[in-house]
Amino acid sequence: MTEAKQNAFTLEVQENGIGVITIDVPGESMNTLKASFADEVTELLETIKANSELKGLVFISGKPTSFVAGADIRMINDCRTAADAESLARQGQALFNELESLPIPVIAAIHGPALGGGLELALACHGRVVSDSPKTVLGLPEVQLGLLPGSGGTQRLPRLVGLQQGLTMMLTGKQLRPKQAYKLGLVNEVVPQSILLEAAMELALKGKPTAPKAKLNTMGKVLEGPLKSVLFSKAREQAQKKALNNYPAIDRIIDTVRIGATQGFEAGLAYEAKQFGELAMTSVSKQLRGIFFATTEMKRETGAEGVQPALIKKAAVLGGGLMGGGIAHVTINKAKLPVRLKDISNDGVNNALAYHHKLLAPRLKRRHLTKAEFEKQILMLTGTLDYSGFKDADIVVEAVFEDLELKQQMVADVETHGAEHTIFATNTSSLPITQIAAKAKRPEQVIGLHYFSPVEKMPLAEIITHAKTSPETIATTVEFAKRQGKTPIVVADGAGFYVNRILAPYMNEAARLLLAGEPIEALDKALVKFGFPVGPIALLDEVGIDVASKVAPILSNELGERFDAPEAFQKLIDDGRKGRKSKKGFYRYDSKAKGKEVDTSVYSLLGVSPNGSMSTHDMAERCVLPMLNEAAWCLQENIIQSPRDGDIGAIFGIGFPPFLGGPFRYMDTLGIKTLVARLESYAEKEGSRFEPCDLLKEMAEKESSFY
Ligand SMILES: NC(=O)c1ccc[n+]([C@@H]2O[C@H](COP(=O)([O-])OP(=O)(O)OC[C@H]3O[C@@H](n4cnc5c(N)ncnc54)[C@H](O)[C@@H]3O)[C@@H](O)[C@H]2O)c1
Repeated sequence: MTEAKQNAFTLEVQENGIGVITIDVPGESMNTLKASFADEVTELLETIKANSELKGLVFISGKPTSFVAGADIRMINDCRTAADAESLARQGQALFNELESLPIPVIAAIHGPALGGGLELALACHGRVVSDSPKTVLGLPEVQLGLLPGSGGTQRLPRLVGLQQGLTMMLTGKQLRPKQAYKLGLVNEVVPQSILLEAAMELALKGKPTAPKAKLNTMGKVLEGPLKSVLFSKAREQAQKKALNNYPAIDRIIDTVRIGATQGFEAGLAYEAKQFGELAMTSVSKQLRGIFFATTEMKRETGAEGVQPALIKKAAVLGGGLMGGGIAHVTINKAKLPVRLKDISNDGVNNALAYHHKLLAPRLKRRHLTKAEFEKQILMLTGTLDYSGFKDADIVVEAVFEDLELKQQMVADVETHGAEHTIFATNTSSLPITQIAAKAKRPEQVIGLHYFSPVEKMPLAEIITHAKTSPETIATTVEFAKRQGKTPIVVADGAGFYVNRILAPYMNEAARLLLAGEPIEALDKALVKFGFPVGPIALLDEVGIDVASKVAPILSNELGERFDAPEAFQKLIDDGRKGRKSKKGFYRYDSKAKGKEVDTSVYSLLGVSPNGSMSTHDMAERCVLPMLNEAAWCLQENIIQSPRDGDIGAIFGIGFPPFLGGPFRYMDTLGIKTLVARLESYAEKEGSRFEPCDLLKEMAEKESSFY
């Protein structure tokens, strides 16, 4: 007997005459829309049209935590041509048009994320009722994948919430919470989840709802008035200022909305589908989708195949400084685990408590947290000057000063005061984990867990194993980092691990260019134009010139002279210039500085006159090539396990331009042969630090690629 095919949509007519359509995509934890549902939905719509008794329809999800998380992105990857993708969009549009044109009221009852295609489905309904749960979010995040909403979203959203809000949502991909969505007029009602279905049915029984805030007319009015061109050009200017023309979807979204607004809904839809098709074929969208798949895949991995993580019920943190405070906060706020924090001074403990409070307070103010939850989370962090409360900690994250002996002492202390099973995870940024674990009684429970500053914002965690780290320790630490909201990559022990190791040659090269007379603003601009969120010199100020100069010799001792940092930088340290934290660096941080202003005294201190004339392209190339080469070195030496991990690490750890897909995808785009030739030509002119690694040379010869 063959099993009956399970449907994603089931219709059940209630006694009150409302048809409830439950969306429950078989075999998936979240609902995503697929082209293969088209026949099923068409059939469903026929049944509905044939039933004259039906008084209304309600769409609700059968999944406990999501309405519809979006369209299944794999569909787009299956499209070979822009025409394929355009017809995919056309198909979605046609179905949603048909839904919208039903004579009976159609209401979406939303609990959990309604994103992308999920929100487009809800927009095609006549009304939307959402649960007041923090899990409920609404948005059109297609821009983050280099796309635009292709199933009518570009046309329906601005008609509902107004041009400006609609454009902002689509250009930023911003997700709205229930109350924000209500304020904008995107949803008709916000109700407790327990009465979601009832409320939606009640709304349907009242007849087709009109748009909640009657914003429908504003679009027409604005477009007739003198504001029209200002609005569109302003939106374009603002969005592109941020994206520096690196994201083609931005312009297309604005054009599509404009066409719909000036030439009508149908023309808007046709243009939307065409743009969707073209964008789907761009390299930017392909790269961004690649990152999306990589992170989805990584969410499922445990870090140690076949090994289950141990349950963590309580965490402890050593050191309440900049990093310790942030680590304690995310452990409580994201992972929902209580934290015991030890410092050697009351100041240290108080600093962490204050930091945790400072990050929670705005969440209370904006009502993302109830008063009770806020108080609970405040109480979940307790401080100590001794090891009391460490006995039942399942994991201890160490973030004390960067000093090998001190860290070894911390391992010994935790072995004495913790439990037999307590994992010791060190947040060192430069010390080899092997050395920190050298005197451990239980080295298998010592591991690196490297966060990036500020911890509550930066999405990456590097998990560093040494030869003796056990698979259970790896799996448990990976799970712990995921619970803190991080994307972990597991890397091998070695100076600089992965992220700082590829960052160093890039920063060193920028420093060399500065010493050769290239102006600081020009250098930073060149790399921002390339796609980094900040330029290398501004980054040096953020990281701390003192910190960078401490790490530099460790790297060159371990990895060789290609890591030698320019000696002239010692002059900056001697001058007390540490960067932003000392309010003295390459840029000015005094109150008189207007915006981002270079502190020109730095030039005389370094003995250079800023008169360089290198092109933006050449400056960027000279800084980026050593980073790419170093990423390849890391793969060659098995510091990272795959190009995928290397790409995600660079994008999430240092903001490598996501639209280029990460260093490895970018190397593939350049072509390994071309890359090797460029590196060799620089090696000839500038020195052996540009010499391509063996892996790249072999790949160039075989004409192979990373993906
Ligand atoms: N700052 C960064 O951007 C960054 C990024 C990644 C990793 N790290 C690493 O994280 C660690 C901490 O860095 P930070 O910037 O938070 O330093 P920090 O100086 O701000 O804080 C260190 C804290 O450790 C406390 N401490 C010192 N000895 C202690 C002991 N015996 N027991 C308990 N507490 C003790 C200090 O009192 C201080 O509060 C270092 O290993 C650093 O290399 C820093």
